[in-house]
Amino acid sequence: MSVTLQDVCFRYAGSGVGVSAISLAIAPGELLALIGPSGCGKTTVLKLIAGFLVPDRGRVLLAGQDATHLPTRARDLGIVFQSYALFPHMSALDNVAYPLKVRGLAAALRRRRALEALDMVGLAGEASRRPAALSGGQQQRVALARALVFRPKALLLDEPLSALDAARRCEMRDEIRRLQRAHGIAALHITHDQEEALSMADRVAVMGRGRILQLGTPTEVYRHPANRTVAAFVGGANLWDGRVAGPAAVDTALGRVVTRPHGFAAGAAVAVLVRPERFRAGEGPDGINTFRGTVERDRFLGSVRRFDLKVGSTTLSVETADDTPASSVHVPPDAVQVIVAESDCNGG
Ligand SMILES: Nc1ncnc2c1ncn2[C@@H]1O[C@H](COP(=O)(O)OP(=O)(O)OP(=O)(O)O)[C@@H](O)[C@H]1O
Repeated sequence: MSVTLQDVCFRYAGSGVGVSAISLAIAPGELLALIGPSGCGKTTVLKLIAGFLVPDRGRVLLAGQDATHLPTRARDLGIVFQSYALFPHMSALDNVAYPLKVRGLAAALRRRRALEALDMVGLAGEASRRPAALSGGQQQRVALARALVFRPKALLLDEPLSALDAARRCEMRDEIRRLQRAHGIAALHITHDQEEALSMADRVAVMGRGRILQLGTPTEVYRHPANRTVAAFVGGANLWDGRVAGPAAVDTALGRVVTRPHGFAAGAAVAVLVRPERFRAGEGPDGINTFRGTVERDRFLGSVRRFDLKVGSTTLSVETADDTPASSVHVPPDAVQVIVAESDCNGG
């Protein structure tokens, strides 16, 4: 089932805060990650899809049908929140079987389906345990099984993996993707973890101040951010203000930077973006885009080395695979993007 929002606006009564002009469509089997600074409206969007909130304007469509005023229970959505909200007095099995009970299925069928769902998340052996006797990760798995047991038409996930350690998180990401793809379930996934969003999602929507600032594939959003706010929010970013000096050149506080061809008019105020991993140690050919400075905050992170290079009053954030930090670095022109100077909605 597809999930569509058409120009949805919502304001919390008396606060003036909410979301506006939200349009998005999630296809069956697709996972859309929703990211953005705290308070930008991600959970509000989820609640509008779930039917916990009703839009002031615009429409919510489920499988192409207008569901704007449909009650939550009639929407058939699997929802997993950060707090798993399991019933503490019930076993894992009864927790998972609960949505089937609400839907009036016979006891034997409920039990069979709930066991299948627990098996699906690798917890068939823990069916009789109560939540208190399960680890945080196991509880999240039970919550996921409970959200999937009634074969929901769409899955809404609000920080469902936040309580897990790194290894379990990776496992669960794969698990969610596998289940949701295999069953053709449209999924909305809210996360604070950008790596999780970029690695899991088919597409990513970046929100700021109640609006969608950009919606695209992970590569598009990372490589071609629509504006400075998105660039700064998604991944590490070196951003410098500048003025266009030519079709592939921008003057900045660090001097003239040669860029990929950018299409902005001469003299336009722009921002220059260089991702930390695009720097190379040493001087560039003919000294182009070469920056010399003092190494600060050098950290070895296993697969990469991350350090700051203080160049005049600007600090560059650099990531390399080298064994030692470099006091001079360069960036190839094709790794330098030019983007709109300012966004009209700066974060949340
Ligand atoms: N019930 C409410 N009444 C009034 N304002 C609210 C209510 N719930 C949320 N808000 C406000 O609406 C805005 C969006 O909140 P929302 O929970 O959607 O943000 P979020 O992006 O999910 O944040 P976080 O990442 O911190 O969970 C915030 O400014 C928040 O303070």
